[in-house]
Formats: sequence, C-alpha cells, structure tokens
Amino acid sequence: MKVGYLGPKATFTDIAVREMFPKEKAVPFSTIPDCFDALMGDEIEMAVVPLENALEGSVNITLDYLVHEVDYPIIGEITCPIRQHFMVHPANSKKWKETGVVYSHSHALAQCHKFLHKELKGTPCEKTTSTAAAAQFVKENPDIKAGAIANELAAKEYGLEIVREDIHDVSYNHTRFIVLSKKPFPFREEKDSFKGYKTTVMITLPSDRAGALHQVLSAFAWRKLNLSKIESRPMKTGLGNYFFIIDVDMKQDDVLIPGVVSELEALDCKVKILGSYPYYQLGMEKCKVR
Ligand SMILES: O=C(O)C(=O)Cc1ccccc1
Repeated sequence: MKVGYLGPKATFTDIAVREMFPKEKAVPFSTIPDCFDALMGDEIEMAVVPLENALEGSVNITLDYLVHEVDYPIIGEITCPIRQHFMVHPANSKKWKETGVVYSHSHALAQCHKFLHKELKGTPCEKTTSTAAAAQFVKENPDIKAGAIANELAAKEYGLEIVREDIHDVSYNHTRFIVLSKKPFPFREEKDSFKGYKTTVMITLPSDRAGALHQVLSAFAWRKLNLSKIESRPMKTGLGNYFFIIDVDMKQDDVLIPGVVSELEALDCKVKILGSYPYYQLGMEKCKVR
C-alpha cells in the first residue's frame, strides 16, 4: 500500500509513518492539502497527517479538510513525542548566534518561543510547510545565515549541524497524527504502543437553542462514555455557527454509540462519525535516529 504523508523526508509525520508502516511505500507530499488530494485521486491508499499538538492545539487545516473536503474515515491514530532542535548549515555552526532568520513549521516555532525569545531575540521567523522543509531550505541556502527548527532525523537527512538540542518550551510535547483511508488496515493490538480505541464524532447543534451543548454532553455522560477531546470549529456558514468534534474513548459498538447518535438526532443535531479506530503511542526511544 502507498502511504502519503506530510513531507519532505524526515518530518515528524515521516517518523510516525516509519514506525507504524515500516513495510509500506511512503510517499511525501509538500502540504497537507496535497496529501488529501492524492488520497482522493487514488494516488495513495492511506494518508498520514498531523492533527493536534499538546502545546499548540489543533492543526486547523487538517480539521477543516476532514470536515469540509475529505469524506474518508479516520482508521488509526499515532501519538509521537516531539523533540525540537535548532540546526544550521555546518559552514555557519560557529556563528549560529548571528542567525538572521529562523525557518520552521508554525507549530514548531510556537513550541520554541522561549528559546527564540532568549537566545535569538528579535530574529525574524519564517513559516514553512513542515519542519523538514525548513531544514532542506537551510541546507540549500548556506549563504543566508538561516537556522531551522526540526528533528534529529532532518539534521541527518539534510546535513545540518544541531547547535542547540531540545529547545521546545515544555518537555511534555506530543503530536497526534491521524491515518485516513477508504480501506481497512490490519493494525495489530499486540504492539506495546497500542493503547485502545477511539471514536470521533462531529456534531452540529440546532441553531439558537438554549442548553443544546449541555444536552449533547449529557447524552455521553449518562452512558458513562469518557470523552478525551472536545473542540469547536467554525462551520464557515456565518459568524457564530460552529460544530463540535468530540473524541470518545471507546470503539464504535452496537449499543452505546448508536444510542448517542439517535438521542442527538432526536435533539435536531446533525451527527457524523468521522472514524472509529485504534490509537498508538510511541515512546521517546522510537523517535531516536537509528
Ligand atoms: O513539520 C513536521 O515535521 C510535521 O510533521 C508537522 C509537525 C510540526 C510540528 C510539530 C509536530 C508536527
């Protein structure tokens, strides 16, 4: 099977793919929408993209495509620890403090705010489509004194020198990646990294009804269904119109989840199951360069 991912080589998404799908053919795409287009155009069978970071919150472009553009289910989830490093072209490593511009993915720049504020105060930052794209750019442009925030694999892949390790502000830094596909994949429950199942539900509330969100949440609460995430996003139909994305800590079953769906529909909510899938959590050792 071909697995498309947010590339180029050596992004954090790539690390997730290498770990989860070591035997499949991994195909990099420059942007998240490119990855989804390839999935919808049958160029690839699975797509792996970042969904949420513990420090920065959701990757909105992924959520928006999932809801408005891509009618493919989520079939799996991988959470990876994230270590960010500051790297420069080897020719510039001794004078890295003179770096004139820092490149990285917006989430990575935000995750390293304290480092940038303290060690490179006032240095402009430029967003790139991924951390590895930043590393590639810095390697290809040794003349501009640029630095990249990326992972160890990217430093190796693009021949950069890490001059400051672990520059993320908070040590608990994890990102969730989701796998989308029309076809099922034989995920294994025996792996140590397997943690359980989740079901993601998208809910649109009836307009202007007092207490509607309370009623929605109680449909889960009285069934004792544990929620691991609730997030609201604009519906893009007008100011104040939002839908909710709720993660339930269980596999889709024949009783409880269909019961929630019927109860919510009876309240005039629109309900769509975005996927019911196994989730995996990788340890730090999995993210080391081997
Ligand atoms: O840019 C990457 O390497 C990605 O895979 C997206 C991302 C960016 C920042 C933290 C985690 C994932």
